[in-house]
Amino acid sequence: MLVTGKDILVPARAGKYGVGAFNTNNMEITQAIIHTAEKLRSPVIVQMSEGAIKYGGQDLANIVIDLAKRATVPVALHLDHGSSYASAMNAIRMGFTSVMIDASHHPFEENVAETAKVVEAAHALGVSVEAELGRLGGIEEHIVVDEKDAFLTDPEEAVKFVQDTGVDYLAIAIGTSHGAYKGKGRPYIDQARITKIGELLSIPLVAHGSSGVPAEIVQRFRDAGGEIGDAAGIADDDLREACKHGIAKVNVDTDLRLASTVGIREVLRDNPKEFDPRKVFGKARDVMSAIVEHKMGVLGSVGKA
Ligand SMILES: O=C(CO)COP(=O)(O)O
Ligand SMILES: O=C[C@H](O)COP(=O)(O)O
Ligand SMILES: [Zn+2]
Ligand SMILES: [Zn+2]
Repeated sequence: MLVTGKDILVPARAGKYGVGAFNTNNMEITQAIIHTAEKLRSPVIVQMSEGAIKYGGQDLANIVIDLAKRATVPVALHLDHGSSYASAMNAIRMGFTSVMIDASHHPFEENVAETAKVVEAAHALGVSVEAELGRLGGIEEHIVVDEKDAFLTDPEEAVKFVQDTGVDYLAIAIGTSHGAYKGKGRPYIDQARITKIGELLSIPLVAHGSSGVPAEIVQRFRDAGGEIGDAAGIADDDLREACKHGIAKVNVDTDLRLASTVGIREVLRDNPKEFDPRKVFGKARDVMSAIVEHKMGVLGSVGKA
């Protein structure tokens, strides 16, 4: 069933488990996400960025909405990193049940004003809202506290932000970053900061940049002719820990991009005569489904639907 983000995330926060919010850009990605959620009886969030809307538009949104409505588990369609009030309203018109307004690059008061405006309109339409406070970006474990505080989310500020905006769930900067290069070795996430914010705020917290960039997928990518440098993601244990302390929405895009490309590369490498797109994209879908299954296991959402 198609539900709001809040319907999925409030129980997750209360139950101390995480729900994957996977980015989609086509039918196969959407199927991998929603069909795996059904297989595992897990709630799930499917999200489209503004780039995904530009690429797939209402056609893609309708695929997600149709699969969600027919699904036997709760599914929300969420706008990832909405950049303006107009963008959030456009997504709501398209049928999204959850929107992110990301004004985190603006000064605090402007972030509050922009977010509050979206919250007021979205709530009137029964749509839930995510906002972001702090700057995403990899940080090294040895970095001094003052430097961390310069861009990671300040707990007291987070409390004021939620009070002033009425936002439903909050993305916090905890040292993660987008993409396949999150830092050398084991990328750092600031568990103490999550715990502190989780103690002060009872709403669901959101972790962006949470792909695991599994070594096995990176190796398969290389073995099938792909080129990638020192890729590294967020360790499974770090996500498990974060979900115990307030993280309820866990954003994953890079892992599905890698998995999809691995599937395509392997089919074409191993079957030079193949040109049936169902063989190519079908394999991509299978590799992505395995990633979604793994992530749902790590986050603890299996069986929660
Ligand atoms: O945060 C994300 C989307 O908003 C995706 O993060 P990854 O690049 O780690 O997959
Ligand atoms: O956070 C960003 C997501 O990975 C979406 O990326 P995109 O804007 O390239 O679709
Ligand atoms: Zn993000
Ligand atoms: Zn703990």
